[in-house]
Amino acid sequence: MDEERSPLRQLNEKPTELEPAEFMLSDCQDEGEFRRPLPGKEQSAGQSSLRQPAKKRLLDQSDDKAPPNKRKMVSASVVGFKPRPPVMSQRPAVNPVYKTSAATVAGGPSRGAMKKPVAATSKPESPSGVGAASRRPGWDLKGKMSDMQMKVSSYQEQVRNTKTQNRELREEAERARRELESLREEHSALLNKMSDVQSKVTSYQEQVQTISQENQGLRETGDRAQRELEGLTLEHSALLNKMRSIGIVISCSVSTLRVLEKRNDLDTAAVRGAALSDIHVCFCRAYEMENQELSSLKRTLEMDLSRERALSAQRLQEVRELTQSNAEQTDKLHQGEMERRALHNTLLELKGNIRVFCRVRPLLDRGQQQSSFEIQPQDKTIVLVKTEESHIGKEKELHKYPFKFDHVFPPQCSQQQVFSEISLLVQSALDGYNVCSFAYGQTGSGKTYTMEGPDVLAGEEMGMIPRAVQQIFQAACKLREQGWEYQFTASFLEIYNETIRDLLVSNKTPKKMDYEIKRASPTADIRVTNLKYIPVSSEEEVLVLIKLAKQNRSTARTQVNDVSSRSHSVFQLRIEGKNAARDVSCNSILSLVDLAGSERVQKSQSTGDRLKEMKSINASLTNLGLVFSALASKDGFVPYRNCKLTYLLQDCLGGNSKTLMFVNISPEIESFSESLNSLRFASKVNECVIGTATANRK
Ligand SMILES: Nc1ncnc2c1ncn2[C@@H]1O[C@H](COP(=O)(O)OP(=O)(O)OP(=O)(O)O)[C@@H](O)[C@H]1O
Repeated sequence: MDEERSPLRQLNEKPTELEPAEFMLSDCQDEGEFRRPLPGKEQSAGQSSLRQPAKKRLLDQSDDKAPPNKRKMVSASVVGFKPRPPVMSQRPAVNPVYKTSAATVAGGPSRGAMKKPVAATSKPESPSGVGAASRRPGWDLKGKMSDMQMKVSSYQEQVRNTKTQNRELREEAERARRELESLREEHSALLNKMSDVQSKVTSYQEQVQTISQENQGLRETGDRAQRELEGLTLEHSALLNKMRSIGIVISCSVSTLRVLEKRNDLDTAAVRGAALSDIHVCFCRAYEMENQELSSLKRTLEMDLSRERALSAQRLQEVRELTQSNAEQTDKLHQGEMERRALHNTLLELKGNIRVFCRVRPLLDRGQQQSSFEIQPQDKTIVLVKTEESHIGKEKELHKYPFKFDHVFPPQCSQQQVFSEISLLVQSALDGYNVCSFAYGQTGSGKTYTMEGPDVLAGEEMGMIPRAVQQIFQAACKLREQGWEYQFTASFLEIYNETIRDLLVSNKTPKKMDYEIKRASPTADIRVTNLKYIPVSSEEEVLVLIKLAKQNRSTARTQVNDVSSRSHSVFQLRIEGKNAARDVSCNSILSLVDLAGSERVQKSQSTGDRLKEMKSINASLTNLGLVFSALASKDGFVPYRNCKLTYLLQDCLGGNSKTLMFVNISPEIESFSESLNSLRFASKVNECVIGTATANRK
């Protein structure tokens, strides 16, 4: 476009270039006008000088008297360059004739044809003999005459030259004017052409737009036609099928006709033709009916479609409403869950944050004599009864030792019945509270049976640990629907003779490890260095670990119990819950402890290593009692550090936890005094009020 415009611009610019030339040419014209009289002037001057020798003479005479400047003027007028005064005042361009001519040369270098500087710039040469004329004596009139004639002829020559030049300039000016005119015409033609081109471009653009719109319309029409074609193709194929079936009917009819023909029932061709014509009419009717059916089917389909569309819009609206209601319900559910947690906690607090359950084992050997005790599960009481000789030794006295706990389970109670009473506590662990459950009792009283069960994976007899794990994973799965995500880490250790052993490390490759109970920071939970903390994500994974721990647990033959656990085993499940949508999180530790059997040294008749084991066990159990006493009496100092067991469990035995103690009782008569001791210990623990637990929530 710029390229197209550039010549136009040139054309626009040309006149400005031409202006000076135009001005110059007009000057030349004027010049011509000015010049025209010039030869005449000169001629007249010449003539006057020719005609007035007498006057010249007078002037020559007065020359001597005039001042020097006047003399100069006179001499100038002699050579004929001085114009007549009136002409000077009106036309100051006798001299400008030369100046303008000189300017013409300077101003029009491109117009070589206009250059005629010789005549314009060269001053008229003084005719030869002028100098001689001044030397001529006054009387030499003939000589002077001849000088004058020479001068006149020279001037005439000059006039001729000037005329020629003037004519040439005029021609040049005419040519330039014509050129200018043609350029102007060209310019205006180009402008017209430009505007034509522009209007054409605009019209092309409009055409392109119209065509593209038409194209779009055609495309849509094409699509519509394509769809219609597809519909028609389908209809066509349906009609073809119909035709085929009708054809079959016709062929059947024809063959029937043939049969009839054979039977001579139809004698003439006319009758045959009529029959065929009937068939044709039938066919047409059938076709018409089919067509009508198809049309009504189409109408029905269209109605169905619009109904479906309306239904779909309605469904969409319902989905929107349901989504909104779902969000509201989720909110309510979350609020409900938080309320449930609060109520659950209140309930447990009302029951007491440290609770004691008593469980009496059934008699293992029916031949053994059972000690006398009365159990009232409703009253949550157990009364040990013993007939003893009176102090004076005359008559036997009946001694009753009543104990009241949070629950008393008689021997026939199943594992499930026991667990149903602790499941609330397990739920608390998921809600962010530290929970600790431990079994206390003499050797063989059923602690391990209660906590683990005879076989970890035995359905009905599964102990509290696998059941708690099962409940936790099931509850975590349900809470996932409310946006809770849980992470679990399991650890299993035993404290044997005040030494920690990792039960999740196979005993076959014993490796001496230093296990130290530590709190990494004042706000961190208590952990054991070098102990295996294994992330678990399912109940099955945990059961495998419990089984491994069971195998690894130290067992030793004692006189009281064939397979007696001589160590405290501590299973811990660390629970971290997060509800990212609600920006809530909680963490807690579920500790399930199977304590080593308590027994009196004298009765067990242990010696050597067994005696050492027993002393260690009893020391730690005594310390456990001391911790509870300190907690019950709200002492500022609680002696957690006295033994590894209490030091390890300090987070689960303090104010910020929920504690459950099983006191297991052996029913045999010979276990009476041990049972009494255990019940007394448990009774003391039951008296403890360890304050209000707070959830570890953020
Ligand atoms: N409630 C019960 N029902 C049936 N059998 C039981 C019950 N409680 C315990 N037993 C059985 O009693 C025996 C001893 O139980 P268990 O080993 O659990 O005692 P313990 O207190 O753990 O002994 P230790 O302190 O020596 O480890 C086991 O054979 C166990 O199966």
